[in-house]
Amino acid sequence: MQDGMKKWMQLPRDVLVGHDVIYDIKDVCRDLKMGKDPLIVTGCTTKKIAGDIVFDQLSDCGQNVRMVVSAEASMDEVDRIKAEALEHNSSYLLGVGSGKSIDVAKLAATQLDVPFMSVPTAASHDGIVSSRASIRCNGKTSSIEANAPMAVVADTAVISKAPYRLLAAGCGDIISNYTAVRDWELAHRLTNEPFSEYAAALSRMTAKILIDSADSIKPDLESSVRMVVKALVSSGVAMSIAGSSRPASGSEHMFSHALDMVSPRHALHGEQCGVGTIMMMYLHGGDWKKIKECLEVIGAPTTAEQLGIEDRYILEALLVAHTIRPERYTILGTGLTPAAAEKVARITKVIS
Ligand SMILES: NC(=O)C1=CN([C@@H]2O[C@H](COP(=O)(O)OP(=O)(O)OC[C@H]3O[C@@H](n4cnc5c(N)ncnc54)[C@H](OP(=O)(O)O)[C@@H]3O)[C@@H](O)[C@H]2O)C=CC1
Ligand SMILES: O=C(CO)COP(=O)(O)O
Ligand SMILES: [Zn+2]
Repeated sequence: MQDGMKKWMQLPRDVLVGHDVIYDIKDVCRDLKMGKDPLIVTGCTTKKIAGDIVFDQLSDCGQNVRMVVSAEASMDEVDRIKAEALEHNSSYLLGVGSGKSIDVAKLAATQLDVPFMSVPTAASHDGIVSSRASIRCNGKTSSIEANAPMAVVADTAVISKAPYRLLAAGCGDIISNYTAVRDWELAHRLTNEPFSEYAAALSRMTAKILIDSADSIKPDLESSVRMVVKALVSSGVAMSIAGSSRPASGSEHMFSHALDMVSPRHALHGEQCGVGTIMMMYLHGGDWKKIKECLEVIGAPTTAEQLGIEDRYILEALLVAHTIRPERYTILGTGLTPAAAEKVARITKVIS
């Protein structure tokens, strides 16, 4: 089915955003009749930060809880999680942690056709709500359709203690909606790709709200976390409405995925997408300087050096970005020439 042609949309039933909401998880599971004997998927670091809390919460109400630590968002991990869930006869799964843990649990739950709950420990990307899972398979990251979480429990007390870098990355992922929507509009005009005004407006508004309040995004401020989490939720909802990641993933994401392929070193997803947005907004003839300035105010990377990635990989990624999703038309068209890639990276000061 073409992007933007989904017959129905899946949205979470409950979205809790607030201080200490992690301690309401057992009530949410009961109210939503999630079943029993859950499997928690968490990360090495996030297990201690939140996985253990969720484990105790659900064990205390008589559930036979199992927890596994997942280190990567790969199809092998998804298969491992599914095997664990089947062996344990888990009636629902929880992803507790960052994007990798949430995506692996989300896709495993979808394939097992059991409910899934998203419990993010960082506001670093909009996958906390979306009906997409970005999973590596045969060396390539693909965006796979999944069931949206039945519930999202975003504890702002936990998330505000996460490294600020993760919050700044989440802002980059939201700001990237600007070029994603421009690419979608372009594809609609040039190829008649189905387009949802509603999903596009929600996605664009989410980015605008964040850009207009960039100077209030500060470290250790729970109000900053609340703002970014709500923006990530809206962005994820826009993807669910569209039935694809189109409203939140365009040429800037293709650049980021290409970077993941060509560069031996990676920055965070949202950081790479933010830098990609600067360059793609230049190609769109938009106000790329405003994007760059906003990311600088927030404290997100705006150059290859700040990403910790060599200039040559930025150029390499620009040259192959259009091949990441050939079916998704963007401003990259049939690809940049080497001279055009060099020009956009230098003019926007992404490379020096
Ligand atoms: N499905 C979707 O719609 C989307 C999916 N994604 C995917 O999400 C992933 C990126 O997620 P992202 O979160 O940026 O990066 P990672 O999943 O790589 O997590 C970054 C690191 O942050 C750590 N961390 C998370 N929370 C805390 C905390 N509170 N305190 C200390 N450390 C913490 C994690 O620990 P630990 O090692 O314990 O996990 C991990 O080591 C990518 O795989 C991307 O493809 C991105 C956007 C949308
Ligand atoms: O990162 C995403 C939206 O922010 C998901 O997009 P992809 O479909 O490119 O994985
Ligand atoms: Zn993203």
